[in-house]
Amino acid sequence: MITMDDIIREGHPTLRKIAKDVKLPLTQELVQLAEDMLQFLKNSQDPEIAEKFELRGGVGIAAPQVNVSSRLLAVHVPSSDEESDEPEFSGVLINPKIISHSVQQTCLPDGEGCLSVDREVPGIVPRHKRITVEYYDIDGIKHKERLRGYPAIVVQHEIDHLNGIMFYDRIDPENPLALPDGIDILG
Ligand SMILES: CNC(=O)c1cccc(C)c1Nc1nc(N2CCN(c3ccccc3Cl)CC2)nc(N2CSC[C@H]2C(=O)NC)n1
Ligand code: NI
Repeated sequence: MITMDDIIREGHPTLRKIAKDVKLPLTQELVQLAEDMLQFLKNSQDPEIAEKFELRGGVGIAAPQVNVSSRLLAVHVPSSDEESDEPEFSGVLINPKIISHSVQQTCLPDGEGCLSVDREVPGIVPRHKRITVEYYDIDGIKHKERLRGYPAIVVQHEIDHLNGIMFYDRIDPENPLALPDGIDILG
């Protein structure tokens, strides 16, 4: 299983590399990695497992964060409705590509965190409010998904990792808490 010991932290060169496209069909090794990444997110959101294995909560993780410079990421965004057990968006995205996006921007009101960043970096991280992302799943099936809101923010944060971009690269250094004109804060 993936634990925090497997997650590289800022300063590690792999976090600043451009990850390489994944060759399909996936090798058994990459299938296992993809499954382990998704399981890590689920484990990190389970109070007992997270406490037992000292996991930090996450809703997204990219392969470079476990020192694998390949274009593969996992997201597991729980439903905003506590009642439902169905996640809002969950899965493994292989060779993801944002093929279109809204002009309208959005952001998390309290900023973003990252499993590879062991410090609070306050500031607004402007993201596209809506994206259309093309990707392959673990079975090599091509998908074209329109995402908005929190899932869209998470997928953009994780795709940034495939391009060596950290969330704080997108914070305005002059005025970190300033809301860019027309931004629609995620509520
Ligand atoms: C500096 N202020 C902040 O960080 C920040 C501050 C307040 C609110 C938010 C919402 C913030 N922001 C933020 N909170 C999260 N989580 C909230 C806790 N949660 C979680 C934790 C434990 C169990 C289950 C779960 Cl569900 C896991 C996810 N995740 C991300 N990001 C940025 S996009 C990728 C995603 C990620 O997985 N990061 C590790 N940002
Ligand atoms: Ni991150």
